[in-house]
Amino acid sequence: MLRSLADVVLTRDAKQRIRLAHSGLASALMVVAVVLMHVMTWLGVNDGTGLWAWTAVSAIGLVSMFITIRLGWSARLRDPSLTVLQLMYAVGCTAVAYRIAGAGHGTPLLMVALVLMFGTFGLRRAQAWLVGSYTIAAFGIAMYTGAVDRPDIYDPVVQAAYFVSLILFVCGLMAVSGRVAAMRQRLRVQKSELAEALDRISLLATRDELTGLLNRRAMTELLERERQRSQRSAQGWSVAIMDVDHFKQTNDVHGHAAGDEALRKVARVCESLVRDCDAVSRWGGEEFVLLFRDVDAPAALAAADRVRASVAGVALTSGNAAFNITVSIGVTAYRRGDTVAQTLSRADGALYQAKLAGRNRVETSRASALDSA
Ligand SMILES: Nc1nc2c(ncn2[C@@H]2O[C@H](COP(=O)(O)OP(=O)(O)OP(=O)(O)O)[C@@H](O)[C@H]2O)c(=O)[nH]1
Repeated sequence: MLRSLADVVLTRDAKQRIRLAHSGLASALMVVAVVLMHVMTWLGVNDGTGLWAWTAVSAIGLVSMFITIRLGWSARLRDPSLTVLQLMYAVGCTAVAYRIAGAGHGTPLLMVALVLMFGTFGLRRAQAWLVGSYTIAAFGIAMYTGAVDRPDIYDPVVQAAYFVSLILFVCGLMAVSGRVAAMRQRLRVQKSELAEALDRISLLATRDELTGLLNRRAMTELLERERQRSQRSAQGWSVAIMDVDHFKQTNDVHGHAAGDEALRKVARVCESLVRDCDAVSRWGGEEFVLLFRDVDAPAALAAADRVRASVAGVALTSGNAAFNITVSIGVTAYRRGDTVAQTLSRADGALYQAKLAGRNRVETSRASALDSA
């Protein structure tokens, strides 16, 4: 009940709620000031001249601003929460209150301190100084006219002392709110640096540095998620382990840098041939693992053979020498009830068979095989 009332008054938009809550707080402060002013008049502290007009102007102004924000009319302004306008309006009303409060003029002075304390911390430096200077000017006028018109109540010496105190207070507040603004800016920068660092950490945690493919940990998690998904659905999946043939020899003959480049090329070939829903990872060294979603063994076998044939066709160079590499691949389909480790072990067995059978081949854990011939 309370929540739905709050939704109606403050809306469900988080930013709008904050704006309206701040505006509501300003209005609440104003209500306190109005009550105090009326109580003082009732107790005979002043004669109440202009009190009702002041009450009406104060209330109408703040309520209008609340409604303007609530209806979204201020949404397109540079300051959609109307903070500066509300603050200046409240300060102006308090300065008038100071002038009509008579012997009770100490109360509006404290009220304006409260208004400034609540209001200026969220402002930019220039805005805060604008509000601060306006406060000094508005209260300066109220103090001066009070001292001239009613020196019996607004003792000129006391008014001068109040004025100096007000200037000191505003300057002190501006200094503090400037420091708070600088701290908030530092926090914003740190927050965005932290977000960047987190992105980088998560990239490092899931990607292989050399090829940019998923790393072993990320692929293991993916396979486990796929296993769990397939327990709940009828969809199967297959996995392939691919190993570069005689890669030690490639490194020895063409150098480690050429070997690295060859691994990167293999990665790009795999990525370009698998579907978006499939996944490719560097399992370690010159070994890659491919996940084929919603695919049975024969289809995975065909897909893996396309990869094998493409890798064999990639022209590599090292200095002036041109060379090729080949890969052997073991493929298996997931069998319901198996663990990921059991599935990978079957694919590894098939890879071993492909190596034994002469390399540059694809074997499955079942009898079928495709070779380069
Ligand atoms: N350039 C390069 N070489 C790597 C990298 N990781 C592993 N290797 C090399 O890959 C080679 C793997 O050699 P082996 O495990 O003996 O296998 P192979 O020579 O490919 O022989 P078969 O797998 O039996 O065909 C080793 O020489 C490793 O140093 C890498 O990131 N970059």
